[in-house]
Amino acid sequence: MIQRNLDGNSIIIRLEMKTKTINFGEVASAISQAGGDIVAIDVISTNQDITVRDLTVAVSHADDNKKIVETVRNLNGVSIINVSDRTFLLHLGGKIEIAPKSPINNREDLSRVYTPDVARVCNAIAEEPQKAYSLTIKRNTVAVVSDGSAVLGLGNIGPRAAMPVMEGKAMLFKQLAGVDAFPICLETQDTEEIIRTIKAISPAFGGINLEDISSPRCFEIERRLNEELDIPVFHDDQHGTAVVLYAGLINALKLVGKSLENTKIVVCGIGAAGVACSNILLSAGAKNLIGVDREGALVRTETYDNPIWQDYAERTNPNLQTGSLYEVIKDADIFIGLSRGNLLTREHIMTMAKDPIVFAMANPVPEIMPSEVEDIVAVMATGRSDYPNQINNVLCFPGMFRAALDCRASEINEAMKLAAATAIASSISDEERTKYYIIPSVFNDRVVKSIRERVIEAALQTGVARRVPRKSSDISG
Ligand SMILES: NC(=O)C1=CN([C@@H]2O[C@H](COP(=O)(O)OP(=O)(O)OC[C@H]3O[C@@H](n4cnc5c(N)ncnc54)[C@H](O)[C@@H]3O)[C@@H](O)[C@H]2O)C=CC1
Ligand SMILES: CC(=O)C(=O)O
Ligand SMILES: [Mg+2]
Repeated sequence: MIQRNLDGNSIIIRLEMKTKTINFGEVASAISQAGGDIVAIDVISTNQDITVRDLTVAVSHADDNKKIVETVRNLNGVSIINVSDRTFLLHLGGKIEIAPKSPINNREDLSRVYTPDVARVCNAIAEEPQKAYSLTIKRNTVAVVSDGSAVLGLGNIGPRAAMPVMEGKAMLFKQLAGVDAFPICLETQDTEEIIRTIKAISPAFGGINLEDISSPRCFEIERRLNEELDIPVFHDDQHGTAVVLYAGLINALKLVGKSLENTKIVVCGIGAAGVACSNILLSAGAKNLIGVDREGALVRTETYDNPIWQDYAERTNPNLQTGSLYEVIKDADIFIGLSRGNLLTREHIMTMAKDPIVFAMANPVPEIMPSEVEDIVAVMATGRSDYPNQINNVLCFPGMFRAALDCRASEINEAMKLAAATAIASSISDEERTKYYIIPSVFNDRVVKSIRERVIEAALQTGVARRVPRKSSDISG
């Protein structure tokens, strides 16, 4: 097992050494002087003159990576073939695969799973389309669809570059909730074409998880698909994020003894996630909520080209505050960041009200790093896995779709979202709750079960469930 340093950084350098020109000790000492620590050596090939080795080098600071590679590159008798790291290696060839559920060992198996016998199954579904749920992958499969236009906080990096995120979401669906999810990245950012394409592929799926589609197109795409399809369509960046944010806030507010109604809340980044997070807080009772985007606070006295912002401004900012983020954050009790990294400094946080709650949720780099303000905030959360209090939609989407698939919900409605938020928040008991533990871990196996139970109950009560499932999940991971 390769050792990792505190910041988790290690690189693997594949190099070719001319053994008559340089010996391995010289290479090791150069790497050590440049700040690297060789923790594993694999000999890939060797002959009298040349040896090819993989060196796994632990690096204390990510900034040293380049220096180490340059140092090795400049050594006489050494050429670098490739530089990789464990993250890239994990992505080689993609992160998921499709596997058959039963082997095809002989002609009899072949004629059952494929032609001719498969025809009887096809005809049964043609006669009764609902049988697709029992006789195909539809009942347990979700499409994770992106157009690559707002990938994490990386922006419009396109559908190919979006694939690693969608594959990651698919892994999480399967591992956490037994849901088979398929990543689909579309080579179009045209609203109508996206809607048409998703409708066209929908027969194979029991649900659609929209991911990383930029605002405002994401709102129209989700609304239309929900109207036009009979399977649930859920824009994860909106509703998954909102559910988890609200769950975290329920617990954070208990810690500081404040109520949603009496707090000043600043939401930065009024895009997909920012709008949905604001909406869930408004429906839970928030009154003094101010949205801020690039041009400053959204206020109803202004006119916006973006109708979503116009509508947002009408419903928020009751005291008509204007100005930049740095102005409106003064005296705020809660900061919610869903914009981009490194927008705030310690000085800005110091202008907030007593016991500030800071949820800096931009990915991969939050609006402010916890290390900068840990000592002056009451509660700090980010979207990242490497800090306490990870407020990330991964806590919601596996359990939400597990529930929606099991009860064959026609949609995912507000009652189901609030039920999921309550399930997440209440998986931390009063005794367990601390400033570093307001939200359960992704690996807490009570979370998916609890979301499933409460969401199914809400779906049944609101009449969107088309089936009463058994007590525990029908389909195990
Ligand atoms: N922790 C979590 O679970 C989640 C985190 N996010 C993060 O939230 C961020 C936004 O995601 P989406 O809403 O999907 O993207 P989006 O593209 O729909 O919205 C981003 C918004 O931020 C605004 N913005 C950009 N720079 C800004 C600045 N300097 N000041 C104020 N506003 C600024 C943009 O104008 C836009 O309105 C991303 O970093 C994403 O990774 C999104 C979803 C879930
Ligand atoms: C977590 C997530 O979905 C995002 O950052 O876009
Ligand atoms: Mg996302």
